[in-house]
Amino acid sequence: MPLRDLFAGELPKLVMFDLDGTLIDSVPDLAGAVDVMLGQLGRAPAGVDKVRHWVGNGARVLVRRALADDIEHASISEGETEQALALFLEAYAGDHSRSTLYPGVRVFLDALQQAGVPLALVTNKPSRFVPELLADKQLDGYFCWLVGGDTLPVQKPDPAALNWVMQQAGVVASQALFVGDSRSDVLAAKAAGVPVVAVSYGYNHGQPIAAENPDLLVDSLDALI
Ligand SMILES: O=C(O)COP(=O)(O)O
Ligand SMILES: [Mg+2]
Repeated sequence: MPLRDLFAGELPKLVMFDLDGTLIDSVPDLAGAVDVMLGQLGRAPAGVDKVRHWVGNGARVLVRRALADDIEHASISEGETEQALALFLEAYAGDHSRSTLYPGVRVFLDALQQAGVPLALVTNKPSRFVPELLADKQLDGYFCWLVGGDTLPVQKPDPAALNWVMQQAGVVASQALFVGDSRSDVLAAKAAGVPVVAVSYGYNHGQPIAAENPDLLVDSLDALI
């Protein structure tokens, strides 16, 4: 595996994955729920293209960006946020039928699993949605640890979740790998001292992820096998 090049001929002892934009193209369902929420508030829909640029910092920030109709959301009040967030969470629950696995994902997860490498998921998505989404896409058998955006007091780009998983797994940063699609992933991995692979097909707010200088950039995860 080209992965071995990052680990002096070995495999990593732990691989942590981002979810949205890395393993699963979840924007169609996220945009659907955003538009249901906006409709309930008497507002115009945002659509998939805008929502793709707003995903990555958890549901609360996504909702605030949708209310602002902009990636900057400082003008949105707490009261508006709470009301809209409740509508969004209700609309997003249960139906993930428009979300799809990216090409190369399953074959890469299978290769790591067969090689006995423990896997973890570190996402900014609210934790309540993670098990149902994984089960819906038959990804539920792969991960030993699941960390959602509300599992700890802080979320990516803070490295806390990566540090927590590494502690659970009993590995040090140089033995672990993080795989993600956005700036928050690369920043979190670098802050934790963990080598990071970025995928070019994800969201990253419409910006090329290469600008964040990941250790490796791939167009699909099977390129790592
Ligand atoms: O739901 C989000 O905002 C992003 O989730 P991710 O961290 O899995 O990309
Ligand atoms: Mg992501």
